[in-house]
Amino acid sequence: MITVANITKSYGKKVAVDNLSFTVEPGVVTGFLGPNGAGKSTTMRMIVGLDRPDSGTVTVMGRPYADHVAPLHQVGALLEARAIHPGRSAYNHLLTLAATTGIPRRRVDEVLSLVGLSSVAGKRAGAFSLGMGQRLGIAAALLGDPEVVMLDEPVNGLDPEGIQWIRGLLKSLADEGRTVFISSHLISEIALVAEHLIVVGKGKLIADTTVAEMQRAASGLVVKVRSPKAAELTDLLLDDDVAVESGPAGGELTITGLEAAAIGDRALAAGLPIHALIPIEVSLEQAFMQMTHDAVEYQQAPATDHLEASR
Ligand SMILES: Nc1ncnc2c1ncn2[C@@H]1O[C@H](COP(=O)(O)OP(=O)(O)OP(=O)(O)O)[C@@H](O)[C@H]1O
Repeated sequence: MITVANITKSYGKKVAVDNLSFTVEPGVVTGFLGPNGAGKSTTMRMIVGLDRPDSGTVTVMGRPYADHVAPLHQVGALLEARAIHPGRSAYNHLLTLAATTGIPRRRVDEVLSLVGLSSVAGKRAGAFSLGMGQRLGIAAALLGDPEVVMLDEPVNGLDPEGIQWIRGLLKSLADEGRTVFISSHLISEIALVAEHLIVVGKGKLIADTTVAEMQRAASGLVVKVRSPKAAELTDLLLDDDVAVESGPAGGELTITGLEAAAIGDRALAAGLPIHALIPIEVSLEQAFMQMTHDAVEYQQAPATDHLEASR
């Protein structure tokens, strides 16, 4: 388990992590999601003691990382996939890590096989593709057979087969009761491999949820409605949590914040006729963008603004 409690970290005037709290539980793969610059890597560095929070505490399996006697057996982390000596073979890279931390040589063979690099173990790591580099980084993270596995952007650069592979690997590590924490700035990536989600933006917690719940919340709460009594229906449904937008055709509304069944029930109770009720699918991508819109560091002007400007 990882417990992050009220951590704040600034670099000069820049607040990278802002009073952030969450726990990562064992037994499920937890995704750490947020736009670029949201503070994910900074938080991960603080979890393994590579950076120190200005305030707040971080513990791994109940203790600060530095207090563990054999930290590699507690936490295996991939924070910078390319932090590998390019001239060294994959095997020697792992052997050096193992030798300096008292891990037996046979474990090097085991992890190489686990990540599918046995046949290229003698090749220079510098000649590895991005995907192979990711696998080698993951092998290093798993060397100590750790209770907690933490990987920064592990899916980055993997092809679909690689993504499938990492999904199976992370799932099996979680099924063994380990804590698995992986970051990404792409919801599409994380939804493929994680079950639980910690969503951050501008260093703050935005959501602590599951992929299924996010999908559920995203879908079903936008409904297209047709009614000859659209104006009355608008008056009936509009409130602080429900938005109603009139469509181009008369009698057509887009209602956000209520499920189709609730709209139908309330219209019936008020005696208002409904001719169509159509739930609109909202993708996870759209849900994530809505959720993090205010937290994106470098807002991009909509494409239409450029067109306006160049006219
Ligand atoms: N060593 C540092 N010195 C100065 N600013 C930093 C440092 N490390 C991070 N930052 C700033 O803190 C903020 C959070 O950065 P961080 O790398 O933690 O975000 P991230 O969510 O991991 O982003 P990405 O998805 O782009 O990797 C950013 O604005 C970044 O520029």
